[in-house]
Amino acid sequence: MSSRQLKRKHANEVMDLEMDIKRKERELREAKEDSRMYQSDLERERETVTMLKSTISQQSTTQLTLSTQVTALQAQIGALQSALNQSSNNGTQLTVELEWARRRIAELEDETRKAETQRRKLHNIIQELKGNIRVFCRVRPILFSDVSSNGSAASTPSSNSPTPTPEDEARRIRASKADINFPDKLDHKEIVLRSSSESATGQERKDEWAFTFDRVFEPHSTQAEVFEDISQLAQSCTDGYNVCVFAYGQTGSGKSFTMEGGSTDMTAGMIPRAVEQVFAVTDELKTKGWVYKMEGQFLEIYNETINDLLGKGEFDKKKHEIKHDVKTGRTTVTEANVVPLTSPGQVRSLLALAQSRRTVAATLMNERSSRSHSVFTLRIMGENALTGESCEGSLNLVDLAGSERLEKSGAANDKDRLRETQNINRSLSALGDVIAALGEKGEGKSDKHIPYRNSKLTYLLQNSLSGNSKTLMVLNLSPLATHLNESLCSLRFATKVNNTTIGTAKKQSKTTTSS
Ligand SMILES: Nc1ncnc2c1ncn2[C@@H]1O[C@H](COP(=O)(O)OP(=O)(O)OP(=O)(O)O)[C@@H](O)[C@H]1O
Repeated sequence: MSSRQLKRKHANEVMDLEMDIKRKERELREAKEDSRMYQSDLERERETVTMLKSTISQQSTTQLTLSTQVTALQAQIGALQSALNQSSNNGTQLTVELEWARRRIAELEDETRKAETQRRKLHNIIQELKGNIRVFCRVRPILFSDVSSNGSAASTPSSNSPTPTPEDEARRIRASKADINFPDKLDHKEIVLRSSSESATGQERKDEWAFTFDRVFEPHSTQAEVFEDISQLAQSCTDGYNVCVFAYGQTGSGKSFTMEGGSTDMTAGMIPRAVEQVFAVTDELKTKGWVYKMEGQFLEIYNETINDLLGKGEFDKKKHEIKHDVKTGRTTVTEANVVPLTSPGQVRSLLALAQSRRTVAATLMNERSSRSHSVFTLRIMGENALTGESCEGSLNLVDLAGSERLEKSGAANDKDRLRETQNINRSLSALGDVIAALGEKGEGKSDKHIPYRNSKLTYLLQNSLSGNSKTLMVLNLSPLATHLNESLCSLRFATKVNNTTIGTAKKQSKTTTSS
C-alpha cells in the first residue's frame, strides 16, 4: 500500500476517532444531564420519604391513642353491660317489691278507714263524756271606749291639763273595772266576783260569788284559745251530730266578737273558724272515702219573727214557718234560702252579706242587731262509698240578743223597746226552761214535756238542744263594775244551763252495707 493510501486511511481513521470522541463527549454530556436529573429526583424522593416517615410516626401515635381509647371504651361497654344486667335484675326485683308495696298500701288504706271509723267513735265517746251541754265563760277586756265614756269621778284628770296622764288612765281603768278573779290557774274553770258596799248602818259589806264552768277565759284569751274546744264539737258535726254553739250575755259583752270576730286572721270569730275547720276536715276525709255536701242558712229572730238574712232584697217580707221532720230529725224553715256551700271563701262572703243586711236593719230600727238572735246553720251530709256509711249533721252558731233586764235597757218609756225587751226576755227564759226540762228528762222523767214551742228560738233550736245533740254555751261577760249585777244574772243563768245533763247524743247515721 502506497503512502498516499496509508495517509488517506490514517486520515479516515483519525476522522472516525474524532467523530467517536465527539459522540462520546455528547454521550458524556447526556449522561451528566441524566445524572443531574436523577440527583434532583433522588432529592425529591428523599424529602417525600422524610415526610412520609413523619406522617407514619404521627399516625402511629394517633393509632396508639385510638387503640387506648378503644380499650377504655370496651371496658366501659363491659361495665355498662354488667350494670344493665344488674339493673334488669333490679327491675325485676323492683316490680316484685312494687307489687308487694301496692298490696301493702291497699291493706293500710283499709286499716286507715277502719281506724277512722274507730277514731270517730272514740272522739264522740270523749265528747259525750264531757257532757252534751257545756258552758264556757269569757270576760272581754276593758276597752278604751269603756273608760272614756265612763262618767265616774275617776275620769276627772288629776291636773288642770285637758289630756289625761297615764296615771289618770290607770286610775280610770281601776275604777271602771269590776272585781273579777280567776283563782283556778290550772284548769281555768273558776270565776269569782266580789263587791263591797256600805250597809244602811254604815258598815262595810263584802260579797263574793264563785261560779264553776267547763272553761273560763280571762280577758287576755285569744279567739284561737276559745276555738280550741269548739273545734272538737265542729268535728262532731262531720261525724253526723247536731251541734249548737250559742253566745249569751248582755249587750256589749262580746257575743258578736266571739261568734263573728274581727276582719283579721287573729281576730276571726268562732263562725269563720268553725267553717274553715269543717271544710278542712271534710277535705281530709276525702282520702278515706267520704264525700260531703254542705249547705248554709242564716236567720235572724227579731220580735218573734224570722227574717232570712240570705234572702233577696234589703228587707225580708216573707212569712217563715219552722218545720221539724221527725223521721230525719231535720229542721227546715219555709221560704228560707238554703245555699250550697263549696268553700270557706264563699261562706265568708255570705256572712258579710248577712252582716250588711243586719247593719241596714240596725240603722233603720234602733240597734236592732243587738236586739235580735242570729242563727247560722251549716248542714253537712256525708257518704262513704267504700264503707257504705252515710251521715247527716248540723252546726248551729247562735248569737243571742242582749240579755239585759228591763230597767237597764231603758225600755220603760218606749213602747217598741218594751216589746223588744219582753220578747228577748221571754225567748231567753224559754231557752232556760227548755234546758231545765231537758235536764229533768235526762234525770229519769222520760214523760217530761219540753216547752220548745214557747219561743221561736227554742222551736228553731229544738233539734240542737234535744238528746241527740251537743250544745256549747259561751257566756260573755263585761269587765265593768257598772255591769256587775247584769254579769251576776248571766252567771246564774249559765249555771242553770251548766247543771243540766242532756241524755246521750246520738249521731244520725246509717250503714247500708257492712264494711
Ligand atoms: N275579747 C275581746 N277582745 C277585744 N275586743 C273585744 C272582745 N270582746 C268584745 N270586744 C269589743 O267589745 C265591743 C262589744 O262587743 P260586741 O259587739 O261583740 O258585743 P255584743 O255582746 O255582741 O253586743 P250586741 O249585743 O250589742 O251585739 C266591740 O267593740 C268588740 O270589738
